[in-house]
Amino acid sequence: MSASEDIALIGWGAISGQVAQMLADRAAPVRIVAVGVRDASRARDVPDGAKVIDDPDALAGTGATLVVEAAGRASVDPWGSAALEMGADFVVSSTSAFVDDAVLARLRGLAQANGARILIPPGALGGVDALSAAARMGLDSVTHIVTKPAAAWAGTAAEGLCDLHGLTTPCTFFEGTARAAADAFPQNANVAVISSLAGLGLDRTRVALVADPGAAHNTHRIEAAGTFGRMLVELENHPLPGNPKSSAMTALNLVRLIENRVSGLVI
Ligand SMILES: NC(=O)C1=CN([C@@H]2O[C@H](COP(=O)(O)OP(=O)(O)OC[C@H]3O[C@@H](n4cnc5c(N)ncnc54)[C@H](OP(=O)(O)O)[C@@H]3O)[C@@H](O)[C@H]2O)C=CC1
Ligand SMILES: O=C([O-])CC(=O)C(=O)O
Repeated sequence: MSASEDIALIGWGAISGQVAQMLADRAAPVRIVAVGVRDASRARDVPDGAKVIDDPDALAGTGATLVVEAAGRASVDPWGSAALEMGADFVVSSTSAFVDDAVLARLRGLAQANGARILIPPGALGGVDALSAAARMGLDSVTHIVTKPAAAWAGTAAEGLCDLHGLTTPCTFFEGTARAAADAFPQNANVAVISSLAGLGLDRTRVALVADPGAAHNTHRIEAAGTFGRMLVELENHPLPGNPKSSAMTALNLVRLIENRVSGLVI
């Protein structure tokens, strides 16, 4: 356990903003020493004392001991490499990057070589602890259904698969593997990689994606069966005000992870 933690947040959008606000409100013993973005000249209202950087190589000069990504799929490889190479633990939100097995393998190699760790929080999910524990005794099936309001799928490939704006009933526009779901919907289905890595893997976890014109929440329903027994977890998440695609739970799970790093009681 560290008495305090120096954090670099990668991405300065809905999730990072919420995380920074909550850490400040809760007076967590952490400092946000850097914010990593694509274009430093456009970053506004970053936390006091945080350096704005737009080059992963600049991470080394920030002194960050924990690098927390909430930016997007393309950010994971470059920022993750830089973080792990300097021996900082790297927390990944855009887990869709791991549909490419080579990216995960390379980052794992860097983590091992530098005595650092890749940390995958539950993101918008709950029950990942039970799924991961159950997998140790063998799982037979895992199904993950993601249902979001139709508007949350705007600007994604779902637009070509159902009439998002004219829907009157729920439309299941994708059914397939977790790998295919996260690959095609990297802003909305990172969670499919999390339930897969905890459970049956990217090619045996079945995923359905649903646009529901009547929904007010981002809903995640995970059903799993195996030697342990059977589980069913369902969350109805409020979306973040800054991004209807992202559940507030994603930020909450990051705050939990960060606070657990500096607490004598981990829960
Ligand atoms: N694990 C999970 O359960 C979930 C994961 N996510 C992931 O988290 C990501 C962030 O979500 P959210 O905060 O809602 O999104 P936002 O769109 O609100 O914010 C994303 C931020 O990241 C920045 N960004 C994008 N690409 C890069 C990059 N390559 N390098 C540095 N910064 C970058 C954007 O900057 P700009 O565009 O201005 O350059 C923006 O500031 C999502 O894209 C998704 O991948 C989201 C929800 C749940
Ligand atoms: O926030 C959510 O509910 C899930 C999400 O966007 C993702 O997994 O990318």
